[in-house]
Amino acid sequence: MDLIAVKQRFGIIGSSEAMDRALEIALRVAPTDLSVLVTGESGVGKEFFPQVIHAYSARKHNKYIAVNCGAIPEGTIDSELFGHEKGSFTGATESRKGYFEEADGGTIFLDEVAELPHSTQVRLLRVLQTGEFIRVGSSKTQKTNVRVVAATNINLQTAIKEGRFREDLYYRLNTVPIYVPALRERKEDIYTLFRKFASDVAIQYRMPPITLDAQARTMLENYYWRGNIRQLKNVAEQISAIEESRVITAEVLKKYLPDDGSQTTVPVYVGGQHAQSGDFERELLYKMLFDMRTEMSDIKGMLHELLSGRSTPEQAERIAGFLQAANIIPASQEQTQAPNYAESEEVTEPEKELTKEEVLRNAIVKALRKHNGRRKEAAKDLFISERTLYRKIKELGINEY
Ligand SMILES: Nc1ncnc2c1ncn2[C@@H]1O[C@H](COP(=O)(O)OP(=O)(O)OP(=O)(O)O)[C@@H](O)[C@H]1O
Repeated sequence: MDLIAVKQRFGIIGSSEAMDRALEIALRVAPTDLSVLVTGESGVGKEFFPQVIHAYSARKHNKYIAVNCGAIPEGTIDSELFGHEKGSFTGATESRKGYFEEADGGTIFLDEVAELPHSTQVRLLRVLQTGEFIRVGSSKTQKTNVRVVAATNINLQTAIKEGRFREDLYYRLNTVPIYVPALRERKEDIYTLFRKFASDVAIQYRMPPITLDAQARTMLENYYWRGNIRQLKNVAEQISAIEESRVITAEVLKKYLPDDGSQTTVPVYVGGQHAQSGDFERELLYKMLFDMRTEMSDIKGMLHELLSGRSTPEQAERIAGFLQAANIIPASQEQTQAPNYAESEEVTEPEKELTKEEVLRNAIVKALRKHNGRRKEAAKDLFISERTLYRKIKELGINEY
């Protein structure tokens, strides 16, 4: 099998031996029906593996369903996976097929498999052993033919010892183990990945890509990368958005690399105070800064238009209306004529004292609205995993958007 072609097809960057070995195992077991357990730290790219396995198997024309076990509430997970009968619980107004029924003949990817509740682990073990399952609220046993690829970033042995994960299920899932190496175990890929992410941002926002000087590159390659490729991608995007200079020195890069990988050293201005925020908060704030920067350049252009007095009265009115709606300039009391901002010096900034929680809530609600509540897309926009988004929605009690 041509590894280069596989990488191209799935957008997998890098040519380290450790990653190539993991991909080779995936390709070798793809044509079989064996269960595969993909392990590795968070953000290493585990999600590519079930896709590759499905695409190179005889099941490729049938369904591939990816389920994030950590993102589904405990109360509904059995019904999501195995379906339910009408009237089996409050709100079950129709009977519904579960993923194991839908994916008959295909592949199911169970991401964050360690998050499955105990009762679901029992059902999963049964379907893996016999192909049998029962819809919630039914007494009829059904058959399905599904290949399971599972992934986890936690140590399942520890979970077994602590009684959180069934040992028999572990052995059943772990028929073929694939370990995806951490980024620090494939240093040679770090700079290639960084350049790719920087170039993606440059294309998306039509700006020249950032480059690193020699010292910065060495620093990048020797960093610990606790959040792996997800963190590297965020760093490349943050620097691209925030830094004016396109050549990044080690001194500048250092500001974006938390000392131990869990704390930021970059002060972020929120609601009138400098805040040392955690990973998630930092990512969101950077994202907002990024959006603001692009919006600001549009706004600057509009203000320039308005202040230059070159626009027709209709154009000026339209631009002023937009800027007022966005709280960029104050709304005039009664306006029958286009205001002459060319004579006015005053352009006020909106003064808002937002708590960090409000900033996060606003960003999450905005992303959910934009995608009509689709969490997967919203999470992508926020540069966070669906699971983290799910947790934050719960924590902040976001019920409406
Ligand atoms: N080799 C790679 N080339 C290009 N992009 C990559 C590579 N590996 C990972 N990525 C990107 O990094 C991000 C994180 O990858 P992914 O979601 O697969 O991580 P994960 O191991 O499943 O993490 P988690 O355990 O937190 O779910 C994704 O945006 C993915 O596309």
